[in-house]
Amino acid sequence: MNSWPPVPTEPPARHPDAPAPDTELPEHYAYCFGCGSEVEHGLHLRATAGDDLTVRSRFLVTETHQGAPGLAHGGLLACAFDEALGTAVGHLLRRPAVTGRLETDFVRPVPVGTVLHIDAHIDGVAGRKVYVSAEGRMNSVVGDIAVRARALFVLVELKHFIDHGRREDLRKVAEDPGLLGRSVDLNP
Ligand SMILES: CCCCCCCCCCCC(=O)SCCNC(=O)CCNC(=O)[C@H](O)C(C)(C)COP(=O)(O)OP(=O)(O)OC[C@H]1O[C@@H](n2cnc3c(N)ncnc32)[C@H](O)[C@@H]1OP(=O)(O)O
Repeated sequence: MNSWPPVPTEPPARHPDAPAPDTELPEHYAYCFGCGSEVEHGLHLRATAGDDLTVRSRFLVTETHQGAPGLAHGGLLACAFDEALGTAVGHLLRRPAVTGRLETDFVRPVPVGTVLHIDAHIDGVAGRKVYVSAEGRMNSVVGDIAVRARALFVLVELKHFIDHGRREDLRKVAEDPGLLGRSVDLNP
């Protein structure tokens, strides 16, 4: 394994207003494929703030998430980790960020019906670059590791989403801010 983080980093600081450990975290956007309640066959990840720089997520693999018969699709597992890692960055640092790079190691097949317990932790910060990693365990927080992931998130301004998002979806959110898990002013 290459060294991680791959560049010298500062120790990250948990934001003073980050949710307290054991707080159940809200979905961040109702139409998010990773966590949104409005996406019928989405992943519906649920997350809880952990101690220090950690967030614990749960993902139930259903039959709509199959790749091979009865087994989770690897791309959807990567999506679950993207969500879990992004949730850790967003809630613990309380800064908007996007995935720049995501790598996954699929260690064991994940059958339909499995609950993956994904432990994400922020490992280091270098300027706008935030290095995060996670392990996904089967059916229990001490279960066998099925997937490992590492990612680089890049901190961005809110303007990033306003400049690049589709107009009609931004308009929907401006009209119904409740679609976002916590209030974000899209029209500053
Ligand atoms: C409560 C809320 C909950 C919120 C919960 C949220 C959960 C969301 C989970 C889903 C998250 C997603 O899927 S986000 C969607 C997928 N991702 C995206 O759409 C991102 C698309 N890419 C971009 O928009 C852009 O490439 C950026 C923003 C990543 C970077 O562009 P930029 O702003 O111009 O910055 P740039 O100078 O290029 O990069 C900044 C630094 O990062 C490095 N860098 C950038 N990309 C890479 C890379 N792939 N590999 C290595 N390094 C990279 C650069 O070398 C540079 O290092 P140095 O020179 O500083 O050393």
